[in-house]
Amino acid sequence: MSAMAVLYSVCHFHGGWNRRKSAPDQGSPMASPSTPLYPKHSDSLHSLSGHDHSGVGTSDKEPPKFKYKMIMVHLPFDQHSRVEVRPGETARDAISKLLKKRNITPQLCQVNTSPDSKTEAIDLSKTMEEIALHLPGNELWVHSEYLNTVSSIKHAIVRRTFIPPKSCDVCNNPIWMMGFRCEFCQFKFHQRCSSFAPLYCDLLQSVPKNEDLVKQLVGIASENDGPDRSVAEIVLAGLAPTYGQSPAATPDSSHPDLTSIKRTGGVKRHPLAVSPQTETAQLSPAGPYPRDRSSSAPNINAINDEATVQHNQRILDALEAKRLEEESKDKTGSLLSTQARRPHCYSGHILPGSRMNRLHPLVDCTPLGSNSPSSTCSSPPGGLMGPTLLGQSSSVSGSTTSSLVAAHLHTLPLTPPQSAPPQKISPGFFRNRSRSPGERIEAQRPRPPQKPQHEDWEILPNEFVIHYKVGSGSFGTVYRGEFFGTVAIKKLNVVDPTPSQMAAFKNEVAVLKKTRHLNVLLFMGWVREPEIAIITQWCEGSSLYRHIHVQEPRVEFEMSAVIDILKQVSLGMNYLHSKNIIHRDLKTNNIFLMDDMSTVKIGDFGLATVKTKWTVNGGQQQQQPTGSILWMAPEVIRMQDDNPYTPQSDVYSFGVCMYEILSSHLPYSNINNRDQILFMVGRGYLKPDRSKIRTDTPKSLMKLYDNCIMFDRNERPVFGEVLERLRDIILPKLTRSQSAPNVLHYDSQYSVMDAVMRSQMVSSSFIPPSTAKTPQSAAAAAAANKKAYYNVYGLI
Ligand SMILES: Nc1ncnc2c1ncn2[C@@H]1O[C@H](COP(=O)(O)OP(=O)(O)OP(=O)(O)O)[C@@H](O)[C@H]1O
Ligand SMILES: [Zn+2]
Ligand SMILES: [Zn+2]
Repeated sequence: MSAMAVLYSVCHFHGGWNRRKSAPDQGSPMASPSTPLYPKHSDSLHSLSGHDHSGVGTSDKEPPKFKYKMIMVHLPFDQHSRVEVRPGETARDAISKLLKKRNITPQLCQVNTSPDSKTEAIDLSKTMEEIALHLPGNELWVHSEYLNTVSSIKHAIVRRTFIPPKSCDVCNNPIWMMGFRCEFCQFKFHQRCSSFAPLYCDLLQSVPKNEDLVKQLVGIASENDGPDRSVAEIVLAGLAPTYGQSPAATPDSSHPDLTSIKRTGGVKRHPLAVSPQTETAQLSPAGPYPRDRSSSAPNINAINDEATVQHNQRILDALEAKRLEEESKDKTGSLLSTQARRPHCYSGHILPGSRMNRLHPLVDCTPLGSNSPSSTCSSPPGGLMGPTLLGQSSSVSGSTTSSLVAAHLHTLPLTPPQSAPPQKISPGFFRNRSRSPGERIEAQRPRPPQKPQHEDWEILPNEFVIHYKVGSGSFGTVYRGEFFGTVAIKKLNVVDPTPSQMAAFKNEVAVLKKTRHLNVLLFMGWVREPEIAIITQWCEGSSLYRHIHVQEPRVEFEMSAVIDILKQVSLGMNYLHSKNIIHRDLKTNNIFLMDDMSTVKIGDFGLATVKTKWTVNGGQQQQQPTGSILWMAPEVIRMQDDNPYTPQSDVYSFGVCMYEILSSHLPYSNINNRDQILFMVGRGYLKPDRSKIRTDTPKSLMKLYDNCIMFDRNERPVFGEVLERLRDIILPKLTRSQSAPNVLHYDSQYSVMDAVMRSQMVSSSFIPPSTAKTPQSAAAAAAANKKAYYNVYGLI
């Protein structure tokens, strides 16, 4: 049974978790004596009774009218407990207490009399006594496919001490003491890096292929509110282009609820809700969600409301970029100072003392440093467990609902749907809160205008600001500007694109927007007017080109730093190729060193349309190689094929970047005739001058370089292999210090900074101050070391 079906079936019930036991059973199906309230599952129940600790044996001492004193309750995630059959207590109250103790949000669950979640759920407004009387065994099962789904795409982060230290999967620096790790996907990171950790577990990768999971997510997104819904929506948003483009995904009016999502911007609010005080169930018996709908295929497109999806995504990206910017400004790396600038509740950070477990991986919104596990931004203290909050809307009290995405969405300053207190909508048999008058007004207030002219990832002219020009290249001019933080705006050299060019361009944008990798510049959107432009994350810091060829004094990287940079480039390129994106213009100008040079970002990728087809002349596509000639593969120079750009042509360009960084020279610097270079390289007569390559280059690295710039593209490695070979170079070469025996463990992408520091330590030029004989020589050694260190960064 899909989560959707579960949710729809639970919607059928009136008795929500928060309805009091006195609420009338207006035709609740479970209340109907004509339908078997409790299907017979005696076999299965009895077969499970071996696990039963129901206390039947003690029932003799209880008043005889209660057949069971205790009922075994099987909970999600293989937990179980017993619930006492207290006179007058509703099943809702009794079971929700159990759930809340385990940080499980009752609203996300249904209770069945069998382990099979497809059997009809029990009516929770009944008392436990009534339930017990009709129960064939003394067991109940709490099911929640919802929880299974959501928790399966979220990390299960636990705090850990890494001994020996492991490198952080975000910043690559070692985690010396405390860090965090996802129990599922093993992603590990510093506390300070937590906001850069991927939002989801690897399972997310399989979502597009898993129709059931997609259905479940659609169900979650359409039936609930709060962060879990946000998680579902954002996951779906990521899938949206694939589904949205499918002809099968056209809106279907037979799914009124889903089409209403479409109309209202993909953020579905429950039409009726009850405040905790008013307690009136207002759903019609049929509910707003016809049950038969559950058998229909989900209409994915309904969730793919362009405006909302883009809106959420843009905000996430903007926030991400903003954080990157903050981090880069924050040279001290102090969590506290970074945090202090963030609005309250803005945090995906994992907090000291936060209660984290599989069900509750991250506590949302807890102010930094708070050790209170239940401290949340929108719940009163203790709200997590407080009886008055039973089933209340607070998403943060929905303890399974924390996520980085949610944390981001909470912080949206000007977007009422997200910044309003999250409203957890009961999926049905759990309570439906009615709105207070104030809430009603809020609910009736129109959503922020959905701009119809907004296309997929389009940013309107009034949404960003251009500050100043940074430079220009062959495809356009780059400006520094503002779009939810500092961004780079690249205006493309194109006038009046034809509709087909526009369509091709938009297709490429659809690909770009899916790129998310630490070593790939974050794409944030595109602009149509007044000129076509691309907006990306801003890179503070210089390009590799500037570091090698422009800055004075000239930087010579330590070999370990060189390898680290090459590895990061390969990681990013391997990722792009895995997404079928050919860079077409890989060169050191498009490789940025950020965050004190510890992170490499590849920019200016993709956009084949811009890079070739828009250089149209009188309707004829110019068959001219694009990109910069020094980095062009011979086959690209020759342009004999229709499309000479392949992953291997990128590998060639990478080889030239290797040359630059290993020789500190541009290739063919002795030839100043462009056409001669094109001619000779295109025919394989000319290669960069190998003698300029530094002498400390390991042989295996030299070999790798040679392979990358092979004339025959079939003889070049792919980036996966490049990466392997780079890893092979580094691991046996570096001396490990006693104190950090395993720093280079984990496929080791340690940072440039770390690598430089380390190689300084082992290089002969480094004089350990402690071994210096006199205080003067110690000071001199320290000064020399400092100089050597800063020299590496070109800081002095
Ligand atoms: N995201 C960014 N953040 C900061 N600076 C950037 C960013 N993107 C580009 N730049 C800078 O803007 C300038 C122009 O970049 P642009 O990409 O247009 O030219 P290019 O890369 O030199 O050449 P081409 O586009 O022909 O490959 C360069 O100095 C580049 O370093
Ligand atoms: Zn880190
Ligand atoms: Zn994970």
